[in-house]
Amino acid sequence: MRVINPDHRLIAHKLTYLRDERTDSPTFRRLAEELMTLLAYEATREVRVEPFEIRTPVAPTTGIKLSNPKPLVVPILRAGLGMLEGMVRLLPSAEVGFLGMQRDEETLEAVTYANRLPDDLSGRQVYLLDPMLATGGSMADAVRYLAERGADDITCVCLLAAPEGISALEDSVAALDIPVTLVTGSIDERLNEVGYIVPGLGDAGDRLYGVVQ
Ligand SMILES: O=P(O)(O)OC[C@H]1O[C@H](OP(=O)(O)OP(=O)(O)O)[C@H](O)[C@@H]1O
Ligand SMILES: O=c1cc[nH]c(=O)[nH]1
Ligand SMILES: [Mg+2]
Repeated sequence: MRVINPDHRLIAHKLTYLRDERTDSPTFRRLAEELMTLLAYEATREVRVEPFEIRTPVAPTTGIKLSNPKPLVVPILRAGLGMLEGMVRLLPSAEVGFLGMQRDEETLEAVTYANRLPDDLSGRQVYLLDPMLATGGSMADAVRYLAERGADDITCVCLLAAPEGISALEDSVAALDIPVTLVTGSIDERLNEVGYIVPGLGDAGDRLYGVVQ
């Protein structure tokens, strides 16, 4: 698995405000979106393209355009929804599918409660969005599921990742025979005893959308 952690001061600056416990939900949502746009620039470096003949007012030339089928963007609900706008701003022709997953806070196992994806993903390039890679369980399940449905190139984008989650995802995708890339805004120090990223930012879903009991 390829891991990309862009070294960019604007990403570090925005992440600092995102982490700050004083940042309110509207500001958190705006920062998550802006960070996604910056990460999307890296994540889409190898988006599939094909040659495209055009004429400028001066001369004919060959450029490129996105290949068909267009990439599929899949935010993992809830928190991944906070990254969607930032991604589709750069990739407006992408299709969007949804996976709803919730981590059981006792066992730390992910449970999938919603699924709205195209039936056939064969040959599709997929961008999977979730701000937090903690134990890696949610992302690993999502990658495995998309690969089983035929996706043949998966890029996971998160805002923060724990080293433990990166290793777990790496072990899990090693069994798949497709390229998997992880783009993350930060590699944090560790997980704490209840599976939260340290220093992290708390519960991303709650900070975006408020606490659901
Ligand atoms: O790497 P893991 O240990 O699996 O943890 C990460 C998952 O936990 C969070 O979701 P959560 O279950 O809190 O759901 P939410 O987005 O609805 O808040 C986060 O958005 C990831 O999906
Ligand atoms: O730190 C964490 C870990 C899992 N999910 C979150 O939202 N935050
Ligand atoms: Mg949550």
